[in-house]
Amino acid sequence: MTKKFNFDVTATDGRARTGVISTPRGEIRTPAFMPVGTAATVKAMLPESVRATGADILLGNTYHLMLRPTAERIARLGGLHRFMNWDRPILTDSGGFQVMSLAGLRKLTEEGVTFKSHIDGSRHALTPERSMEIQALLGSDIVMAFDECTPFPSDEATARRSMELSMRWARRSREAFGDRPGHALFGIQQGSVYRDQRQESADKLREIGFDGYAIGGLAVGEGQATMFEVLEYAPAMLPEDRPRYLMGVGKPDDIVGAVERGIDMMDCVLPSRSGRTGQAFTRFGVVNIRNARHQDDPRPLDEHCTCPACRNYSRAYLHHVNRAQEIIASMLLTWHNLHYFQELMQGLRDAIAEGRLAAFVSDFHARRAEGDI
Ligand SMILES: O=c1nc[nH]c2cc3[nH]c(NCCN4CCCCC4)nc3cc12
Repeated sequence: MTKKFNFDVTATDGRARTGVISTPRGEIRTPAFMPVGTAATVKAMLPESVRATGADILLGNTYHLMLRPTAERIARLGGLHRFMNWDRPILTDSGGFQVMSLAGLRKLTEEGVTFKSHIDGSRHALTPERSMEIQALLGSDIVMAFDECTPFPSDEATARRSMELSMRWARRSREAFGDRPGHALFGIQQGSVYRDQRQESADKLREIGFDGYAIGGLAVGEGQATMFEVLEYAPAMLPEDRPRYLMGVGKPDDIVGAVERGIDMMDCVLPSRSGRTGQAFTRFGVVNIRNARHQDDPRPLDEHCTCPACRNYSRAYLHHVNRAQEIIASMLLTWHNLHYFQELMQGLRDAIAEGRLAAFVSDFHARRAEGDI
């Protein structure tokens, strides 16, 4: 890798900013939304379709890929980009979050976590060192430090113990990552909903030194109001000349609120997962295509939308193929949702660049109905 990893802020509007992350595999326009490609695929999408929605970067998961097909096999086959036919940037999560939410029989020690695979019950271990090794084998461009996502709710003492463990693991991740030009290592802030702990975590990460900084421990059931309370102060604790990545977020209004509060990168399974269940996100709110009221409706999901689902198909058709559990239903609704999320990001980037974010946000909220439309 000759070219290096870089981040430039290009405009600001209040606490929000636009920027460009340069990597050897291409540029990432921020604020950016990352579609989730858990098992080396964004479910129901071809990589070229994901790119057509406007995505500059995908997310992959260490936990899933280490279990199947294993990181060693992907490395032997040329790495994750070649394996999944996506030649642009990939960010990989470090595995701790998925172990706690998916694996069985978990044992957490200072060393790391041991667990049973949710696929075949085999025993595995993840440590900061092993997580760095796996992410290097995958060849991801942005590597996440190995951390523990502090459960919510946690009392202050529990949250502190968890945060301090994650900071010791952050240092071990940094040391194990080594010097890899063109590749980035992001640290992850913890501290739950406790401002002093969030500050200590940010200070520790800054002391260790990372290429980017994630806000972890959120979107874990605390609710939007509490998440926004933390986002009132947490982003500014992190270096302003580095990308700030809010993990696991979120619904469109979560995304808008996070960008307003200084977040540059986000990822969520919501647009793809809900596409498979028949939930379509539009500028007017959520359409549940399974609802009988759509069965004779000749209109598209959203007449302003230029995605293949909205250009070529009626709600009646989408209702039919969803009810019939046809594969095309997942394809079309996933494509639409990812297109809508990327269109929202482009709207946010344009509004920030032109200094009219407040107007964009009030227009965003004014259009949206509360319930299903
Ligand atoms: O603290 C974290 N460290 C490492 N990875 C993470 C991933 C996360 N993902 C989430 N939330 C995901 C919420 N998502 C919403 C849609 C349905 C599935 C769950 N919080 C996270 C915190 C972390």
